[in-house]
Amino acid sequence: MPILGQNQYGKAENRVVKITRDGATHHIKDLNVSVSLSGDMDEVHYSGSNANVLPTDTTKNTVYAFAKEHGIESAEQFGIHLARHFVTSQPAIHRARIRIEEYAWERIEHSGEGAHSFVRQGRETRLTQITYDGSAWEVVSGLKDLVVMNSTDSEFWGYVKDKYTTLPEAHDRILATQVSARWRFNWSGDEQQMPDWEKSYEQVRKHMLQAFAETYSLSLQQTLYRMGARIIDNRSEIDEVRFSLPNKHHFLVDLEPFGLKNATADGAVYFAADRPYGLIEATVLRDGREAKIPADLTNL
Ligand SMILES: O=c1[nH]c(=O)c2[nH]c(=O)[nH]c2[nH]1
Repeated sequence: MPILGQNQYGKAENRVVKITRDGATHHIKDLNVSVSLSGDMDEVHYSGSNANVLPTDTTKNTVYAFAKEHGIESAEQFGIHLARHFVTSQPAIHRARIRIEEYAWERIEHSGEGAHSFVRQGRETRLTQITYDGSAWEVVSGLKDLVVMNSTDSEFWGYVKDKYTTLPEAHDRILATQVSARWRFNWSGDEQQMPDWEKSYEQVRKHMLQAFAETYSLSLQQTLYRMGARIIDNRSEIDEVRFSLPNKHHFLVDLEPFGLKNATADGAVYFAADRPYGLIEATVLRDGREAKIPADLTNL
């Protein structure tokens, strides 16, 4: 009979976001936690007996419950706590390996109320496309992978409900997106009128982030429009902005079965889903100008 070799199991990539509320100042811990356990697991492989198997689903629940019950001080402290729990509470488990990736966030500086707006560290990718046919110039610049989050001041309710609608109305939710944007300059090709491209980029980025942070959002669509409008209103060199904004859903984890209240108002633990995602796309245009940026940004 062939012999079973090294084996391990668990739930990989539990995306856990913990918001801590200190009045109007919020703090984020954003982790990707993978649990891998090993021990007396011969039987499940040889005969199919699950008598020693703590379900991977339970390891996932433990990650979320620990985030709420004990908080996340650091990835190391959180990982140590989890590893100790699995090995000391389950006689059949002799080894636990907890791997954690942590995504770093910094605050968006703005002049509005509250401190609940964040931009993910690691700079976005800046883009540009120049087209010249011997007479006309077109300069379209942009960015992708600028990840932002508001941990409050976002609602979504009052929408159409048909027989397939199950979404609960939200009066305080996380709003997070990975911004992809393109903006078209109205530069005619006159060397004397050339925009300061570096300054323009920094200012567009700043207006975009500040509009995101300062908008009390009733939908991602509304936030998108405000971000675009802020650019059009403040940057005369730009006539058109197009956005493609994935709605990076954060679902409140149900911790009731473990006797834990997980309510937004007290700072909560969320499951950060990667797919599917809502995808909100629109152009914001200077009045009287023509829209030229294609609808599908991947074609640019
Ligand atoms: O901001 C949102 N816009 C939507 O169109 C939408 N649809 C949905 O299910 N959630 C959301 N959120």
